[in-house]
Amino acid sequence: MVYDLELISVGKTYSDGTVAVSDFDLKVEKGEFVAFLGPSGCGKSTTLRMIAGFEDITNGEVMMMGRNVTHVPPEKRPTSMIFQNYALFPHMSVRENVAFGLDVKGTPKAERDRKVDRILDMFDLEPFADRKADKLSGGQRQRIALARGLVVEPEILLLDEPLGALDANLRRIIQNELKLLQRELGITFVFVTHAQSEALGLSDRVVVMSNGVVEQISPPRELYRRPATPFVADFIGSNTVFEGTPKGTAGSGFGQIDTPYGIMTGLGQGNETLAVVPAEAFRIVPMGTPNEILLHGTLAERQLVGAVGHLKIRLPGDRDIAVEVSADRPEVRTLTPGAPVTLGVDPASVTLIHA
Ligand SMILES: Nc1ncnc2c1ncn2[C@@H]1O[C@H](COP(=O)(O)OP(=O)(O)OP(=O)(O)O)[C@@H](O)[C@H]1O
Repeated sequence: MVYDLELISVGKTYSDGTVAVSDFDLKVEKGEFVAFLGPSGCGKSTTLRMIAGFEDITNGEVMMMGRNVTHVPPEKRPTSMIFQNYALFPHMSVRENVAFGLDVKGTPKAERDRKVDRILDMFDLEPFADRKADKLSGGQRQRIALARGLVVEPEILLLDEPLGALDANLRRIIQNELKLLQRELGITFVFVTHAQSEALGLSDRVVVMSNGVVEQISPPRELYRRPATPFVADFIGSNTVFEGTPKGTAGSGFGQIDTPYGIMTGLGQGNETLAVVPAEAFRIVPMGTPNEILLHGTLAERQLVGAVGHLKIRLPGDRDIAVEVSADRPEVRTLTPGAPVTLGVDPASVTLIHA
């Protein structure tokens, strides 16, 4: 299979010795929307710049449509990059800004004008075509940046926190537009963000990074349901991680570990030492069903936010865990602080991972 983009063991060490990215492997199919998500400094932008060709790579290879582009300059790659600050030329008109990439490529004038007109129309930018770029609003500037990135008809659009400068409202609107646009054009998008909701809401797959290393590459739902590492379990959603000793397999894809709170069964081999339980996997039960994991504690805090009840349950040893339940249930409404609570967990929603 030929991928639109393939990173093979890509790494970057800056000249001052900073290891920004190590052994990054990724395969992206045509038309996929992939987000790089992780805390500041984890190497997202460095990776994106290596894909664009703005940054030399220290080791590994970058392939695009089956071609090795590791040493190909940015303007000869089938990519276009959109930066957080949009990098527009303030003294140039909107039209000149959008035409810039085509001019760099030496596109003949008639073809250039045709393409620019079409894209200005698509982004409703025609009324501002002759205005200087610095005389426009944030949302309009963001559209120019997108138009400028797309006018060169890239196979792969690289976006480095393109919505970071927008206020929350506009951000939401443009997120929707971006998703629609990507579907419509069928272009591969690689998107860098440190906003979790953005990565999880927009992309087909998310690459979670920490300290220059890929922690997990999964569809958004999978990151919630099956975190693969302690970092992801901590970073995505709201999970409780129980530590224990391996107890071996429990058959059909399940394993068990022995924790201070009893035996935990979950998806795994049984050679792991951590059991991850999402906050919404807990139920409040009178006594539980035979297969359920049962935990006994007391209610420490309760907060009802709309339809969701956020509970803090205190387990023996003063361990507080986060539990999310439906706020409508009578047993949630009647609980008072200090009341004993029994939690039930279905092993199918528990994931065993290595420390
Ligand atoms: N030119 C450079 N020289 C040396 N170190 C650098 C350089 N650029 C980035 N770094 C370092 O490389 C690491 C990764 O940086 P990078 O900008 O890729 O992270 P990031 O995940 O995009 O962060 P942010 O979300 O803050 O933009 C950081 O430790 C950073 O300090």
